[in-house]
Amino acid sequence: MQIYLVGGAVRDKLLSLPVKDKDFVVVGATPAEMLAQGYQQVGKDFPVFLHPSSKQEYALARTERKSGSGYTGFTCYAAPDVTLEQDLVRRDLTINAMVEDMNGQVIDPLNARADLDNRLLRHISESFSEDPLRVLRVARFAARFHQLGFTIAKETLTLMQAMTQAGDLAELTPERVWQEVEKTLSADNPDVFFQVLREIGALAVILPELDALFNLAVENNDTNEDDSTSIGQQALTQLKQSASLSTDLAVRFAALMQQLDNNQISIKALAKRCKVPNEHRDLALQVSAQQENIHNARSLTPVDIIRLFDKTDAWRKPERFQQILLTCSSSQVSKLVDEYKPTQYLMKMLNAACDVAVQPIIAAGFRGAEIKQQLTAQRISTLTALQSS
Ligand SMILES: Nc1ccn([C@@H]2O[C@H](COP(=O)(O)OP(=O)(O)OP(=O)(O)O)[C@@H](O)[C@H]2O)c(=O)n1
Ligand SMILES: [Mg+2]
Repeated sequence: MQIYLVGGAVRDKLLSLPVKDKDFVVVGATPAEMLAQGYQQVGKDFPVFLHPSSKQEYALARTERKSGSGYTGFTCYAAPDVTLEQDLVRRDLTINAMVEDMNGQVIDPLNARADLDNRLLRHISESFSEDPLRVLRVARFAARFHQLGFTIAKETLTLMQAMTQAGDLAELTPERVWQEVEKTLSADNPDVFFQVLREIGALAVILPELDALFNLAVENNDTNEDDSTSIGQQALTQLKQSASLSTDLAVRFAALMQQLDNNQISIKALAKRCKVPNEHRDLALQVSAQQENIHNARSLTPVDIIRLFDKTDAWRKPERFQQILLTCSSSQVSKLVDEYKPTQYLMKMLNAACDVAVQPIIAAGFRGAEIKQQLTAQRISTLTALQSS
């Protein structure tokens, strides 16, 4: 049997990027031989094995034909006579179809190197359309490699659009969609993913809540009719900005959700359907509820400010409150994070309010609900003094 490193690891190495996970393809072996060497079989449908010690994935070379609809509608043929090239042509993009042998020699039967050098995301063959997840993958790679100058080949974009129009994306479970979205959120230019999906009509299928924002014009800008002045476009600009401010995925997600409706129905619906982690969802809901107050922090009364801290539980969760501020600051598109005035201001207010000690209140004889009342009263007078100083 011959073993080759394949896919992302080879691609990323050639791009001088750090290699995270390694996938291997095995040619000329049977499952029985793999098991005899101590590999553990993982996939039921696909002959994929884990290495006995490294636990990396080793897949037998295979050909795949779609035999029906859905994730499981595949006929998979894996046998020792499947060649390396046959395995490579059933993959998604040319740049993902190079291998490296055990001596570190790159083998490139599909001449993918040219596309890599030309920074082109191009599908290998019509079998691309056998897996609709690939539409999202290509958009994700476009986001991840945007900085390097990668673009999507015209014919690939056309195919992605055709798959979308044919309704193929309906096969994707919300969980698989979210996995791609989450991976995308950690890219340097996550906005590119949503832009690509918008262009081919796929955003309306996978995240209709977000897509709807592209039909809403930004206020005071009703003379323009193109996307560039839509609320959706603004949401993407905020996402881009948040990515330059923070690597925190919850912040990036909340920034993307910031323009969804004020009554939060869309955020909740999207989060529920896609099984978004609670931490991400809750941050998005907090930002959506409080952003107006935060943007206008300077005009809040001490009572308003205390209420803001109560509502966001800033007392017990100061880090989360900072995430909220960071997310709000991403809407100040042209400015630097430390130029977002509400952050400094509200943190100063929070620290001062937190400095009000509860011990003296108890020592003064207050009991039960009176303690909270006194504490709030003293916090309010502290903030009042601070505001007029
Ligand atoms: N829907 C898919 C998923 C994977 N692949 C193939 O399987 C390889 C490994 O898949 P995966 O690890 O998911 O992606 P990578 O390209 O390795 O990218 P990443 O860095 O995100 O792991 C890909 O390179 C590609 O050749 C594919 O053709 N179609
Ligand atoms: Mg990989």
